[in-house]
Amino acid sequence: MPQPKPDENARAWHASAASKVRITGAKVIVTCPGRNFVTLKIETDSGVYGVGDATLNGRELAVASYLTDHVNDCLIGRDAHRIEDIWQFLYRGAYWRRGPVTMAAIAAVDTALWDIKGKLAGLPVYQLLGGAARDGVMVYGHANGADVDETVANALHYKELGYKAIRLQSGVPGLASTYGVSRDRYFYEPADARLPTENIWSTEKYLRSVPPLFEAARKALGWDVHLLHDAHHRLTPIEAGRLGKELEPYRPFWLEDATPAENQANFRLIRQHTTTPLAVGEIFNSIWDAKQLIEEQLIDYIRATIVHAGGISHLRKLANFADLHNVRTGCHGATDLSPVCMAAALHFDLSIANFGVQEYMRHTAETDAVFPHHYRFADGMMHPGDAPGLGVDIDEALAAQYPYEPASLPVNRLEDGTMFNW
Ligand SMILES: O=C(O)[C@@H](O)[C@@H](O)[C@H](O)[C@H](O)CO
Ligand SMILES: [Mg+2]
Repeated sequence: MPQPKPDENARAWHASAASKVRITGAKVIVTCPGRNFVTLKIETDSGVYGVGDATLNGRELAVASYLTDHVNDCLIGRDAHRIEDIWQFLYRGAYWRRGPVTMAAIAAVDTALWDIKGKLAGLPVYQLLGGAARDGVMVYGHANGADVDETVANALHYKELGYKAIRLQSGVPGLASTYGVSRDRYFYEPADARLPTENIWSTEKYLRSVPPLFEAARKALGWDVHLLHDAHHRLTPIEAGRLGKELEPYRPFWLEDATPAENQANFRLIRQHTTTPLAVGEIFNSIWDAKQLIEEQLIDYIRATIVHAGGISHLRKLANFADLHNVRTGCHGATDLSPVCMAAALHFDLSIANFGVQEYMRHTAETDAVFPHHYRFADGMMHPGDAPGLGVDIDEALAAQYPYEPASLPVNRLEDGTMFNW
């Protein structure tokens, strides 16, 4: 391709030079193979299509409508290669910037466009992101149980499966239910009813239960496995400082969502009391939710992930910003994030400098059948595979056999009836 002469109109040269691939279609597929997933499929005039996860647990149809009613028609005719331009169009063009619904919709478009770009280039997406920065992605599994003994026994099973990192969530004596304890130990789905289930919570009972859990786990599992715990937004900063300090002898890999993070300065108080590493951010949807936490090094791991934080393009910017401040990634990976998000996250995890750990709550066989994928687990690590693009697809015929089922996340009340955090 001849280089433009200085006086040629560079825009005209660029406009003619770039090999355009026109977006010809964009559609939303809602399916419920055991739980609801929302997938965006973008088609192009090259015959190549891409997929993006748009699932927001309990608010799935809001994102489906945002895409169908406000985004998809805007994509038709655009050059699928222009990912950043389309991202900026959807972000700035929304006017009402940020928020979980908007950013999940933008994430789905962004992810599908990276899938297309990889397929057209004949390369797995991680190669487009700078190639592998590591051989594999360390993941953590979810050990849980009705009590300490059951949880530790389940953790031993995860260790036997080869996991190098295991999250511990146990029932709390005196409470009928708590976060993270599933009926069948493996496939945890918190959105358990059409309308929100009302659970009862007691911080005092919970705080009494966690140190004995870690003491028993270290005794049974030893020190060669990382142990994690999720407080799920339920402590005040000083309570989080207390729990972090009490867990220090057991060297947790992280204490997650110790306290709600709307007020990012809350974490200063926790930092004053404990060296237990802190992780936060699975409900964040943009860099702005974490800017102070990262700049002041109030956290050690940022949990934001592809589907809820604007896709691969935005999450890379967030990860690079975090890298400047010694904060590593720890992407959310619960079962309510589809295999499309898991695949995209693994390409992202493989390619960035400051990777920490990837959550991997296995999907059911039903879900895996709807979303065939190339990613694999072995010896505590995962790899996205080397198929062009993301290496994941959606079987539309099978997806159509699982119609949407309304489901809501639970809520918590304190024992005196006060509305609290779930
Ligand atoms: O760390 C986690 O995976 C949890 O916080 C999630 O299970 C979270 O409760 C769900 O994704 C909510 O839908
Ligand atoms: Mg969590």
